[in-house]
Amino acid sequence: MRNTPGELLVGTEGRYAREVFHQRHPTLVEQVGRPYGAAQRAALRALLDESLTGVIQRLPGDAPDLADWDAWDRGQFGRPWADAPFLWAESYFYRRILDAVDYFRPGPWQGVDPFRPMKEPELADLALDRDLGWVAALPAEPTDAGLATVVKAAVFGNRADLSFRMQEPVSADDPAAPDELLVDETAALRAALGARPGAVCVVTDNAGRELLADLVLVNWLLDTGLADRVTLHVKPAPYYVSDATPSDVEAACARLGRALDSRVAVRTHAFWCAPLDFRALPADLSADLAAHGVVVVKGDLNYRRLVGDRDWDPVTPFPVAAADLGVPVVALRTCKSEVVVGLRQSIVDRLDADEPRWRVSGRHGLVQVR
Ligand SMILES: O=P(O)(O)OC[C@H]1O[C@](O)(CO)[C@@H](O)[C@@H]1O
Repeated sequence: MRNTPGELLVGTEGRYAREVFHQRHPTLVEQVGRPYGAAQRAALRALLDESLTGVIQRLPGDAPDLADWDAWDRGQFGRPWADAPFLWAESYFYRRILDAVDYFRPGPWQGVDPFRPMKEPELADLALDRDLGWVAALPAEPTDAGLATVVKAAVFGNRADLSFRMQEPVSADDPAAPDELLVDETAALRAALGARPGAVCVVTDNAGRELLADLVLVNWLLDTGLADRVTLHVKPAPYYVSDATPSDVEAACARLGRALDSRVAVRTHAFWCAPLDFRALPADLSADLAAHGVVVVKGDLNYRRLVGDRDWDPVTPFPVAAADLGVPVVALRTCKSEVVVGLRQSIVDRLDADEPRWRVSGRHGLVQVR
């Protein structure tokens, strides 16, 4: 029996979590604050200072989700941010951004997505039509080649994450960036989809280009009869900059020029913005996911939540680390944080030697099945 490694912490010198808090968050806070008034900008700056040098403050008494966060606290309130688990602290930081910009408070900013100015240009990009040219050429039959194409697009759509672009120079359209799948278990996904069309759940990640690629995957599974219904789970509120919310799904469908298929249900759950991993899934959400034949888990953050945001040895088998959802689960992810499992030692050795930032650069993808 392997020992479960420790959780990654915010303040560890030389580790990615610290870089996110100390380098990425200051840029993010500055950018988010631009359209707001002095009060919101001051609250954002105070949040940044607190997160860099202070202790974690509880949500204000009027927060609508105070009870949720008190339940998710796990002893973090009142402790230094630096000592908190990275997953917990990063999630709470995004929740506190919403507080700083009065997202939940009656007034002019209530319900206004603070990341909207960063999300909008992606769908407005005229190059998108050209970039989606391949969709028209997808096979009408459920071929392995067709599945490989839509799966790979969904994986590398994840590279187009806005929060990530603030830090890493790689962009989705950088022709120099290779699309390298470090693990490709698309054949196991095909097997999990089974011989008869079944229900597929997609736990989505980012809006914009990534969500477009996810919708292409979903439409193709339905069109070819590999699925007979699909549930898209999205975030209930703005989160991690570009994470998809219900209104982002509407915008993506409009951009694709294709209404959502009647066999697609869009759902959300408070737990998707919780600071906990999939082993803490509440019973109702767990039952919802398990009612599908396959659960597709998109993106880096969901990967961290699926395997646990821990200092895993990268050769740990994926089924050992990934939470048991009671049904086959497929992770589609580009590597944008230090957590990775299921790799061959030879691959780890090559990447360690050739690319010091391979774990976080977003250049490498995974298709892993449990
Ligand atoms: O949008 P994704 O793929 O979940 O990526 C989000 C990732 O970006 C970061 O917030 C910063 O790189 C990671 O901590 C996080 O896991």
